[in-house]
Order: sequence, then structure tokens, then C-alpha cells
Amino acid sequence: NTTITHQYYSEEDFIRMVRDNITAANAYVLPQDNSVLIGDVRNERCIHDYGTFDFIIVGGGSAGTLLANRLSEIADWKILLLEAGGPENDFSDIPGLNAFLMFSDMNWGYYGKPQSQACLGMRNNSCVAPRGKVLGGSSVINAKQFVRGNKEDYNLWEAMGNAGWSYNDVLQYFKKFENYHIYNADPFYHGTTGPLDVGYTEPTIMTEAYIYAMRELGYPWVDFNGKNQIGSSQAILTIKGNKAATGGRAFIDPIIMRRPNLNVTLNAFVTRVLITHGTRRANGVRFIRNGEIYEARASREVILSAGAYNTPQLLMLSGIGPRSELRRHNISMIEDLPVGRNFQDHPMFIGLVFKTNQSLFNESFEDTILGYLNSHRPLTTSFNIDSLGFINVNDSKSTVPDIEHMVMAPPGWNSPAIISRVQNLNEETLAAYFREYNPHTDLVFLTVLLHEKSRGSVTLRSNNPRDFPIIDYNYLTDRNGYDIDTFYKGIEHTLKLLETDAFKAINASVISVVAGCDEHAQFSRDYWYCAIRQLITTVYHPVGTTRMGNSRHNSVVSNKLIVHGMENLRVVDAGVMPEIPSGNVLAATYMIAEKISDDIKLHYRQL
Ligand SMILES: Cc1cc2nc3c(=O)[nH]c(=O)nc-3n(C[C@H](O)[C@H](O)[C@H](O)COP(=O)(O)OP(=O)(O)OC[C@H]3O[C@@H](n4cnc5c(N)ncnc54)[C@H](O)[C@@H]3O)c2cc1C
Repeated sequence: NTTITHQYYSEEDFIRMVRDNITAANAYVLPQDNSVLIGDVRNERCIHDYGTFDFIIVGGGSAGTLLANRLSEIADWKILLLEAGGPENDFSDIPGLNAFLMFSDMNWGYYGKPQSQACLGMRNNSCVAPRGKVLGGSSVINAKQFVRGNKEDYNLWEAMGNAGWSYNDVLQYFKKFENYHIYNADPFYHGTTGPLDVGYTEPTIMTEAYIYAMRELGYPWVDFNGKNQIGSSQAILTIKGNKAATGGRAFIDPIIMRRPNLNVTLNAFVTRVLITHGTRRANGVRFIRNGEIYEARASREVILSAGAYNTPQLLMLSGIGPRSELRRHNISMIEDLPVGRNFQDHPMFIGLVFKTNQSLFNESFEDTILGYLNSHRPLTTSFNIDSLGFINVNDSKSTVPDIEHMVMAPPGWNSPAIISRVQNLNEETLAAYFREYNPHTDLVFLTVLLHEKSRGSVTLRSNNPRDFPIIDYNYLTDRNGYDIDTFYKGIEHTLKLLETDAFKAINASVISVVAGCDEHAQFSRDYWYCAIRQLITTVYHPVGTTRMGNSRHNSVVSNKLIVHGMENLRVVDAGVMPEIPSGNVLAATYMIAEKISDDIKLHYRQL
């Protein structure tokens, strides 16, 4: 492990920098719309020409940064990467402080539409919906967990009619971008020469307890990104030394930035795709930067990598979307496509907490920061996520999991202020959570539903890019109740850990952290069903809103990710996934960008 940060700062200065950023985050008020990005446009009629490029990539997030790197390898191609946010910094490099980035200019600031069946413990029944607005996008503010999902996820994509997306096809692209530092990793499954560093952080006594307890229940230790996924492991992270390995840091490092054919323009808010009237060609984009309007032209392609919320918004603002939605907002239609439908996420239950007799990480603020500078926990992982497990609670023989455990070791949600803001908890729930929960000793079992049957949507609030899109998670609304039943089975399964010797050794016992369920006997089936509706939130994995498929009735892009009916407009981001993978979705997003880079090079005979 190399400690890169030391060379820029004295330890005192570094601690001060961290403290200042935390103070700023605590005082930060999230925006209600995009007014700040639009600013005070001085002259709406004065449109500056930003030049012509072969490819324009909208969104320098996870997919966009990888794509910009790979396409600019072709020296003859001019690439423009437009990103609404600014650069990363030394504070955003600290994996364990990502919660504070959610309260900074690096987050768009969205909240989900109030829910009727879930998010009931949140203010206004509304779950948060953070998204990165910074070079590197959501990979900067995210929790750094690196999970590929299951082989069968990609075989399913292909079986749904998407030729070229089976696991055998995509494995080479997962390997290409990664530099995997996991001991005994099978080279058949892993790359060690890619730009993105992936590795372990230090284990704790809790890692051992969990892995041994899972073993007692019959679940082996696995490299869940390798041959088999079912089982448990200490967390695997996008991390380089002590620092976050983000899309920005990995793919647009200073050397790539110096390529003369790559223009990375930050603080550029794209407001529409320009489509030549009467044709099916996207010829460029319009954007706002520092109060001025610009247009850039693309001689080959416009590629939208603005993420699963903003890409559908941009498509609809540009005339591509469901007829009814465009009509409602007076937008002239170019293509009638189901943009914003098929929204899938991984809902997560945050109400399963085990008291233990162990205590971790009680150092002072200063010592915690110094620990980070020397690559020590807890700040080398987000929310101190310690270990992960993948199980199938509906079919114990299946090799595809339906539940994921993310185990937060103490100090997890280390203060009421953090969980209250990060999860938008209402006052009663916050009080109930901290009635018994002790951040210094207790384990939080984040329980993630991997294949929800409910479907949400992303729609427009208006035809003005100033307004945020409407994000409707629509959690727990599936007709047969599969989603809530599977959550309940997941909880029952997790409670079995309490019967293992490994968990008895840490004196683990379940505690109640939920409000609004007092009419049910504590820990009864009805209690848990009630608790699930109170304390379901997002694990921040929106996909599917610009779904890949071959029918324009239920999908938006082809298997080459070209928008149906258009000639040179692609979407390359998490939104194209036709079905959500069995795990945190960043790795699959990078894989998609890596594969499409090759497809584009092949198409233009550059490979
Ligand atoms: C808090 C949080 C925690 C998460 N934790 C994990 C995790 O631990 N592991 C995991 O695998 N996944 C995690 N995820 C999910 C994962 O990070 C995202 O799914 C993934 O980064 C999405 O990549 P993307 O390229 O589709 O979008 P993004 O990375 O969000 O990139 C979109 C980019 O486009 C820019 N943009 C958008 N609109 C415009 C516009 N109009 N003009 C110009 N630029 C624009 C944005 O600013 C952004 O930089 C998490 C996400 C969040 C928010």
C-alpha cells in the first residue's frame, strides 16, 4: 500500500482540510433544481460554437470516463467529454467520508417521489436518490464495493435477445479494465493490468466472525467475482493504496488528460441533443457553461453517459421518449420509445442490527485521519462496510443469489446526524434507531434484494432542464408480494447467524431500531413486514431506464446501444441494463463501456 497523500500535505494541514470539508458538508443545503448549473444566462440568443468533434460524450461519470479513455486511444479521433460537475479532490479521495460528498456540489441532490408501500420511516416518505456530479460521477461518491454480479445475469441479457452479451462474451471486458489485487484470484476470471485498482482493505474481528458464521451455515468463503458467487468474503473495493479508485482517477489520469485529441470540459451542463430536422441524426449538443450557451458538433456520434436518471431526462427533453410523456410537456416528438420505464434498483433494508460485545475504532478524529494516511481502517472503506455475502433464500440449490448482505462493522452509521441525513430518516425513526443501537459495538446487516419484481419510472417534471426529473422507485408494489416475502426470508436467514458459535462468541443479539411497528409482537413475522416497509431505502443502483433490447416497444437501445430509430446516437451507462445484475452495479457499468468502446472501434475499422 502506498500512501500518496503525504507528499502534498503536512499531517496537520491534512486534518484541517478534512475538518473544513466536513464542516462545509454539515452546513450544505442540497439544491432543489438545476438553477446553479444554468446560472444567469446573459444572452439566450448568443450561442457560441464549441467546435466539431468525432465523438461527443455527455457525462464524465463512471461509463463516460472509461469511454473517453478508450476512444481517445485512436489518435485520429477528436473526443469531447462534457461533464456538469467539477474535479475530484483530496477529500473525495477518502473512501470513508463519501457520506459527506452527498452533501456537497458533487451530488445532484435528487430525492425519490414519496412512496406508499416503502420508505415510510423517511421524511415525507421519500427515499434519497444521490448521484455523482463530478468527474468520475457516482463512482466518486459511491461506497466502493466491487461486485460483478453473476454469470447467469449476462446469459440472461443475451437470452433476452441481446446478442454478444453472454458471460462468455463479456468476461474479457470485465478483465480488461481491472487490476485485481485479491490473493489467489483465478487468472481465468481476473485481469491484473487494467487501469482500475481493486483490492481488499484490512479485515477486522467482525470479518472473521461473519465469515466463520456463514461457513457454519454452509456458505463457503468465495471470491464472489470469480467462478462462484454464493458465499461470503471480506469486502472487495475499488481502492488504490488508501485512496478511492474512481472512474476519474483511473481512466482520466493526468497522462490521459494530456492526449491532444481529448478535450475534457468540466462544469458543462448539457441541456439537449441537437437532431437535424427531418432526419434521424444527432449532430451535436447544446450546453451551458459559466452563464454562456455553447453548441458542439459531432461528425460521427453523440454518446449519452449521463446515468440512469439524467440520460432519460435528456433524451425526453430532446424529443425521444414515450409519446404521452412528451405530449404532456409540449415537446415535439422525434421517436416514441419507452424511455424512463423499466426502472429497477436494489432496495435495501437498513433495520437489521446485532448488538455485540466487541468494540472497534474508538480513536479520536485526528487519529482516525492519521490512520487513513497510513492505509488503516475505518476510512479506507465506506460506512465501514466489512464483508459481503450472497445467498438464495428462495432456492437453496440456485447458483444465483437473491439476497446480498453488506455487513457494516462498527462504527457504521457513526452518529444520528449521519444516518438522519444520508437516509432522510424522520424524527420518530431516528429516535427509535438510536434507542438501543451503539455505533461502537453493533453490526448493521444491510440486506439487499437483488432481483426486485416491482418496476419504477423516471419521468419529466417539465420541459425545462432547470427542473429535476421525477424518480419513482415504486418499491414493494409487485402483485404477488415476491419482493417483501424475499426480504422477510432474507431477514430470517440472517437471524440464523445468531445460532452459530462464531456469533455466540461475540455475544450477538438482535435489537429493534424501527418506529411505527409497536402494534406487532417484537421480531414476529408481522413486525418484520412492518419494519421492511418503514426501513427500505435505495442502495443507489438505478438501471434499466434506457433498456437494451431488440423491440422498440419495451426497449430504448439496440445491443450496440444505439437508440432505436436513430443513426448515430448511443447510450452508454447503467441505464441500458435490461435486468439488474446480482450485485452492486458499478463493475457491470464499466464492463458495458469497455465492450462498447471495442464495438465502436470495430464499426469504424479501428480495431
Ligand atoms: C451513494 C452511492 C453509493 C453507491 N455505492 C456503490 C457501490 O458500493 N458499488 C457499486 O458497484 N455501485 C455503487 N453505486 C452505484 C454506482 O456508483 C453507479 O451505478 C455507477 O457509478 C453509474 O455509472 P454511470 O456511468 O451510469 O453514471 P454516473 O457515474 O452517475 O455518471 C453520470 C455522469 O454524467 C454527468 N451528467 C449527468 N447529466 C449531465 C448533463 N446534463 N450534462 C453534463 N453532464 C451530466 C454526471 O454529473 C455524472 O458525472 C453507488 C451509487 C451511489 C450514488
